[in-house]
Amino acid sequence: MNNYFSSTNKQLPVLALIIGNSRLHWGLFIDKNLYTTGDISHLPISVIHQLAAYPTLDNWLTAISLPSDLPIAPDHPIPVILASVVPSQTAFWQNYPHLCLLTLADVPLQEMYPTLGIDRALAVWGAGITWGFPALVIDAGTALTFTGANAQKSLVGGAILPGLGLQFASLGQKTGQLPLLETGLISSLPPRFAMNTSRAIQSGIIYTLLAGIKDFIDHWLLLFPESKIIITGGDSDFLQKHLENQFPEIGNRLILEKNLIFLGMREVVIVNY
Ligand SMILES: Nc1ncnc2c1ncn2[C@@H]1O[C@H](COP(=O)(O)OP(=O)(O)OP(=O)(O)O)[C@@H](O)[C@H]1O
Ligand SMILES: CC(C)(CO)[C@@H](O)C(=O)NCCC(=O)O
Ligand SMILES: [K+]
Repeated sequence: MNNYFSSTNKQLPVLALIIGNSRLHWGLFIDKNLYTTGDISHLPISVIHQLAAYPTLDNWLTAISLPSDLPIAPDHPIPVILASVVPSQTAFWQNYPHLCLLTLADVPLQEMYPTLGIDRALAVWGAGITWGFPALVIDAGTALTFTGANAQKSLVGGAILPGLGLQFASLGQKTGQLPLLETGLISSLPPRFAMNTSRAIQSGIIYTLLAGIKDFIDHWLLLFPESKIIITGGDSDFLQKHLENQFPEIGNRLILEKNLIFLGMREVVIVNY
């Protein structure tokens, strides 16, 4: 790990970046506390090169919309902790000074398989450290993932399927006459047996997804009845709300934590430097 993250720099700000498949999530830590967060499009390579040449707060202020009233000097260099599941994007950051690129080796979870996504490892570690092991994480992002860990802090495994947005996109893009729907525009659940195309697509995708999530949770709870279950990711509010309506006993025990991966990053790097 980079020297910058050693014990001399306790009070300094650190920018945590999570590069997901749809977008970039950033979180600014000041003195080990998550101060502010945001979601933006992946940064263009030209912007990343500029930041690498001048990694100061005022350059970051123009690259991402950080608050302008931060308690940090404008010429202060900003160290970055990066967790990426998009290798082509990771490559753009190689020359950033004070970069800490997280890999599975940084996560103390036992029995990980080598191609496990770093986002999943950080999320389940963050969940277990925050709420206790065993823990099951449901990450409703571009892909929807289940990731479980047991009381021995070992990976139990999980599952990967297309996320809500990707399910709508696949029907909209790979068919001749189905419209491309957006999750954000769905204010209420459709009737299960729908009488128009949009509502029929919504019904098929949403009810199948909710039932599938319930089925995974039920199976997990047979193995680990006392487990905590944490949901995160771009579609987590939507899914939690509707799981609560459809399956109250499951909805009520779900913990919603939008910053789960940042909590994992805090545990593996920030609190230790
Ligand atoms: N402003 C937004 N832009 C893009 N997606 C959004 C937005 N708000 C909510 N979403 C939902 O978030 C989902 C993507 O989740 P998220 O942003 O967590 O993905 P990601 O982190 O890029 O993906 P992953 O980590 O799975 O690679 C989409 O299915 C979409 O419905
Ligand atoms: C599954 C995603 C896309 C979720 O972001 C990511 O964690 C990833 O690319 N994982 C690698 C494969 C795996 O986790 O088994
Ligand atoms: K994700």
